[in-house]
Amino acid sequence: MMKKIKIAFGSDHVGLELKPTLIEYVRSLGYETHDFGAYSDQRTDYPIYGKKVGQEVAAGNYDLGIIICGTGVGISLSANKVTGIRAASVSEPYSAELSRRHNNSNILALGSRVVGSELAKMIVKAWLDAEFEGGRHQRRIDELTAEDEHDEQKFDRIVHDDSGKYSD
Ligand SMILES: O=C[C@H](O)[C@H](O)[C@H](O)COP(=O)(O)O
Repeated sequence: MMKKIKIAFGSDHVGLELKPTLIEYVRSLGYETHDFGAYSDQRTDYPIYGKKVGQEVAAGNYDLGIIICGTGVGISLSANKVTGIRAASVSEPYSAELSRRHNNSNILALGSRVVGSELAKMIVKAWLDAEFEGGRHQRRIDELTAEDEHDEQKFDRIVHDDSGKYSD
């Protein structure tokens, strides 16, 4: 039997409006989920949940993450501070799909004050169905990783390595 892909969910109080619908939807598609909060609509701070989901995904405890706040911006900023995280804050399916095919995003961030539940489901489906294409895009991911590691030499090495550059 194929191992189920595990998705970590997180939101602040605003994102909570959209989160249960998306969890149910993602489960109906056959994914395993866990909700890292918030669990009540009491006002709270999005970095708590962006950081937590980022850490869980970066540690490999979850394959992917979906995080939600009012705009998707604040919670994505927080997740992106975790080493190894590439969180994409998007509000339509095209960017969601490309964020995986080209940027290998491992977290999707949505704004519950920006998108309705049906559009959010389309965005999530487009994101989950897409696969990283590698090739020339891997080089950019390696540059991002070097930035993430504050490794200037590694960054410059990749930038100046012309062997097979854009040959795909
Ligand atoms: O990027 C930030 C998010 O959109 C938050 O959900 C938002 O700032 C929360 O606002 P408030 O505390 O006014 O509900």
